[in-house]
Amino acid sequence: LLRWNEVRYRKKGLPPGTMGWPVFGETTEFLKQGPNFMKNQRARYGSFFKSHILGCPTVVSMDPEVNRYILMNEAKGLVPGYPQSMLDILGKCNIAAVHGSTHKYMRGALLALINPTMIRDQILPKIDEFMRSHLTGWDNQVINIQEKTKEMALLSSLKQIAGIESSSITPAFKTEFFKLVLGTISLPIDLPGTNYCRGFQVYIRFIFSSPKSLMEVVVEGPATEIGETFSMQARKNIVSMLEKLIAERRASKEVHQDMLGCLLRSDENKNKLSDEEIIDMVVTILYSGYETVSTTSMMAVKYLHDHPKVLEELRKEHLAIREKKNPEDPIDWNDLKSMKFTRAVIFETSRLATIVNGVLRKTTQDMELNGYLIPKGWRIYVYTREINYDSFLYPEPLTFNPWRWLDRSLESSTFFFIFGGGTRLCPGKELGIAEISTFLHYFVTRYRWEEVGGDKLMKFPRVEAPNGLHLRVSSY
Ligand code: HEM
Repeated sequence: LLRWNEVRYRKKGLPPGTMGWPVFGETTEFLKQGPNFMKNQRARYGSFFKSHILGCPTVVSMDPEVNRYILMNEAKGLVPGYPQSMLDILGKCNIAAVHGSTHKYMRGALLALINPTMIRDQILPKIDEFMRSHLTGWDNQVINIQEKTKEMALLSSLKQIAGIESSSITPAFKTEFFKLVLGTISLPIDLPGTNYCRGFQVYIRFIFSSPKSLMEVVVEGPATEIGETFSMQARKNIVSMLEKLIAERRASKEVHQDMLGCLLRSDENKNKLSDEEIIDMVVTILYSGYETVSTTSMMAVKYLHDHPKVLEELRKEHLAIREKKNPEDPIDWNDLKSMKFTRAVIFETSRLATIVNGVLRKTTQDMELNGYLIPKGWRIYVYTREINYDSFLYPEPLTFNPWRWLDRSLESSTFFFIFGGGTRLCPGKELGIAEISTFLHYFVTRYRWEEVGGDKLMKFPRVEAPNGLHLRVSSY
């Protein structure tokens, strides 16, 4: 059996590497050993090797130069390679599902909503109002900061998009959204042959968030039903809630100063989208900023707790901003721009915790890459994690040292991949930083905290506290 995959994928010119078992390939080893799997394979085969992980023949690239080339050259046939199951849940007009000119106009429409002027004039006041109220009443409480930051990321986005952080549809939306996210991080694998067996198909889901068993056979039954129950139903419910919201907006004469308002006003919007595109855009914004912003915020709190000197410096920056204001005055654009150390804390947190391990691409045609021949349809894992621990770029890479980022050239380094790169460079970078900075502002100026202790943190494949991260909070 072990030879089967090797023979199936034998082709001249492929990079070195092993393909593992039929169907599963080397997924179990990859998920179990985590970053060590990649490092071991690199030690054996170099920074560019083949494997079979997460259901696809894959080339893993850990070479910074090649990674940069891949990200810069989508037009040569290196398009996003996220699993179909994920694209189905996020919608066919989702930004990761579209290429070429469609990607260009969808990205243009998104940038029109979240560019610096929009952040300054429309979004930041909403973020401030949201954080102020979300971070109220935490003193003398034990809170689960993981839950709080997840809720924060979703509700803050909902407020920016449609001003509905606490309306009647919020609880239902929240439930369905969490289901939708769960669907995107599990991967249904179609076992060959099984669908001939009385129309039944076995689906195996890799539950990335399950700390005990990484791989569970979740359901056995007709494929359509499985797809429906797990996460497509959540998508359908979210789509119908958004359709209702759009219909209500159209029926009323009210002018809404939020993202949905901008998307619906065709006259002033040169990037006019169809209703389907608007809905997928909303899902894109909610989904892309959800785990990234919440996990970075949680890990920043964790590192600040463990590094009192950093916390002291951060607090100094925020207290200086507060001193010049009345208690009710919001954070404005100039305040945000002055938060140099906060920005450094956010970058250092993303680097050391590696919130994003890498990005996925796939080849749309046979192509030569790094001297090898990569067949059409293969996935390319642009694995950027190890760059975060490169001691040449980041001396003493395992130390949490935000000061290193005060030299702005580090942020503009050619190998800064925390927010991706090339044509798909994260358009929400500054928005995400604004959200996390405002959260940190209210958190460190209002509260001190200690960990209740005993909570585990998982670093791979996703950064997560399987049982939550509990803090005892008191007022500052
Ligand atoms: C700390 C926060 C964030 C991190 C670390 C982050 C990271 C990333 C990375 C690595 C990519 C590249 C994906 C790829 O090349 O396949 C990306 C793309 C993207 N991000 Fe972010 N992101 C963050 C916040 C946000 C926020 C708040 C939004 C909200 C709008 C957002 C929206 C997007 C979108 C739409 C894309 C796809 C862009 C495209 O395909 O053209 N991100 N992000």
